[in-house]
Order: sequence, then C-alpha cells, then structure tokens
Amino acid sequence: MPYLHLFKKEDILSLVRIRRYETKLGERVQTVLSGAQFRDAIADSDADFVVLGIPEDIGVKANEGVGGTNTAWNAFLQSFLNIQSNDFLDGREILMAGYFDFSSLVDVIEINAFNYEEKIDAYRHAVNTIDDTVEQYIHEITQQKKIPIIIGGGHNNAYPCIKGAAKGWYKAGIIDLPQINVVNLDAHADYRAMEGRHSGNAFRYAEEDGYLEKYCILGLHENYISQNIWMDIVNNPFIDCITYEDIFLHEKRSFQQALAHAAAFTEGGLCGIELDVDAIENTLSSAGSPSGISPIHARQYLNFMAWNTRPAYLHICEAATRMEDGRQSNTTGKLLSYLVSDFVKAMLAQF
Ligand SMILES: N=CN[C@@H](CCC(=O)O)C(=O)O
Repeated sequence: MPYLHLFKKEDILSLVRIRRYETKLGERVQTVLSGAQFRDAIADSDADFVVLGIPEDIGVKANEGVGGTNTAWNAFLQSFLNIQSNDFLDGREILMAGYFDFSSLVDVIEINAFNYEEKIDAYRHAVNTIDDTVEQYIHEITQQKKIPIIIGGGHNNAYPCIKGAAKGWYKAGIIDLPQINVVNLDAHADYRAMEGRHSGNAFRYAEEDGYLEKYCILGLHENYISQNIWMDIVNNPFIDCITYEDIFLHEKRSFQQALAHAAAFTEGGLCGIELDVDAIENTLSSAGSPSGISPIHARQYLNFMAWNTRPAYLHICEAATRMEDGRQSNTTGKLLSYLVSDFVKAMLAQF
C-alpha cells in the first residue's frame, strides 16, 4: 500500500503553533505509533474518529474540471491542529492517521498522454487506483467501529468511502448487508453516467455496485442538473432531492425542514455524510459559485446530521486554497476545520 503516508507525532507537532498556557488540538490528537501497521494502529487506538486526507484533483480532471482540490488538505491541517483544546473539544478522541499521495499517477499521465482524450481516459483510469486504495483503508477503519473523517480531494472519493464503509460496518456486525445510505449537501447530484470514474459519478457507481441504498441530495442547483439525470432521480424511489431553489427561492420548506427530511429519508441504516464545498457561496472549490448556502448552513448541516442520523463516515470534498487557473483563498482551511470540529463535537455529545 504505497500511497498512504502515516503521520508521526513530530509531523503533527511541527504544524502546531505552541504557546505557553495554552493547549492546541495538535498537542492532544493521537497518531500512529512509529513502525505500526495501519490495522494494528487503528485497533490499538481508543480514538473514535480517524482523519485521513486525500489531497488529489485527479478525479476533478477526469471530469474535465479545473485542478486545485489537492490544495485544501494542508490548509485544513494547519487550521485544525491549532484549534484550542478545551472543554468543548479535547482532541484525544481523534486519530490523525495520515494522507494519500497520488502525485506519482499524475506524473505518469502528464508525461505520457498523447492528446486531450488520452489524458481524460488516463485520469479516469487513475481514479480506479484511488478508489481501490482509499476503499481498503475506509474498510479497515470502519471494521474497527471507528468513524472515518475524510478530507478531499474530488467528489470521486465518495465512491470508495461508501464502498469501504459498507463493507467495514458490515464486517463489524453493525449492519446486516454491505449497504449504506448517504446524505449529500451539494450543488450537483454527482450521478452522471458510468463513462469511466470521475468526480461527477461516484453515487451512480456506488448505487450500481450495490453499496448505496438510499441517497438524498440537499441544495441541488436547478441550473446544474441535466434533464436525463433529473429523470433518473425523480423516477428512482431510492433517491430523493431538495433543490436549493425550493429552499431559498420558492421557500417551499425551510433549511431546517430540508435537513429533517433528509435525515428521515435515510433513516434505518448507517448514513454517509457528504459535504461538497461547492454548495457554499463564494468558497474556493472546483465548481465554486456566487450563489449557495452560507458557512453557517454547512455547520448546521453537519451538526444536525451528526445528531439525527447514524453516521457511517464524514467526507468533505472539492475545496481548494489554490486553483490551477490562479484563483486563491486563505480561508478554506479554517472553514474546513470549523466543519470537522462541529461534526466531532456533535457526535461526542452523544457517546
Ligand atoms: N463534483 C462535482 N461535479 C460537478 C462539477 C461541475 C462543474 O465542474 O461545473 C458535475 O459533474 O456536475
């Protein structure tokens, strides 16, 4: 398994701005003991949450999008590890496991692909390697009854999260079939055709392969759903969707009512919690938008889902601090760290 880099305590501490009379989360989080195998490290840790980074934009490029989603992970780490450790969140409950480095795949593609079509094909092929790799680790974590928190990366990684969690929670005896439900707060359905793996079709592949049972999309933008996929969604009793326009423009239901509806739809099984940052207004991401939910809506969503579903995993994706077209943002990392800490606090309040 050459793609995963496990954190040592000193890796984490090197990112913490140590200050007298204060304790930061990075000084409290758990790391993998030196030389330990991943499986043993997870088993030996009493942390309830395992954080993994997938700093890649291969899936976005495979979807013909602009690269840059590989930049959010480091910014998240810098912010998250410098949160104050206090009565609200100590940090010991979290194992900072490590991150995947798939840059060798990119190098091979960029050197060898002959033209644009060949490049897209090669990127789609590379996503299969990411899928297989990520799935194994999510499987290991959930089999040990711990909740993976995955910071992407493109939304392609929903597929290995769903597949790995379905298999792992099943092996752990928590669910009767290797199948989970998912709620996804997203401007897009990511239910595109099975045309080769990319960031726009994770949920289609997960459903076709039998790992995704019920799927609820919250905040879908009417302008970015193709008619054929819309028909697939409305004709599928296992998929439900509340558009952004129905909540914020037509005011058919409030945001809170939409959250409650999504939680009720996915009731009865474990539920993967997905947040695509492109749903958040003016936030740098692969498909960022001037119209969308605000950061507090995203925080309310994660808090609500932590309280009102049985989370199988948390996956936050598509964020960036620097896009390949030159756009930059220095607030992405802090936003991601608010989101993760909100989810963890809400879960811990129930343990
Ligand atoms: N994960 C995002 N998927 C979107 C991207 C849209 C865009 O790049 O504008 C999709 O495939 O529809």
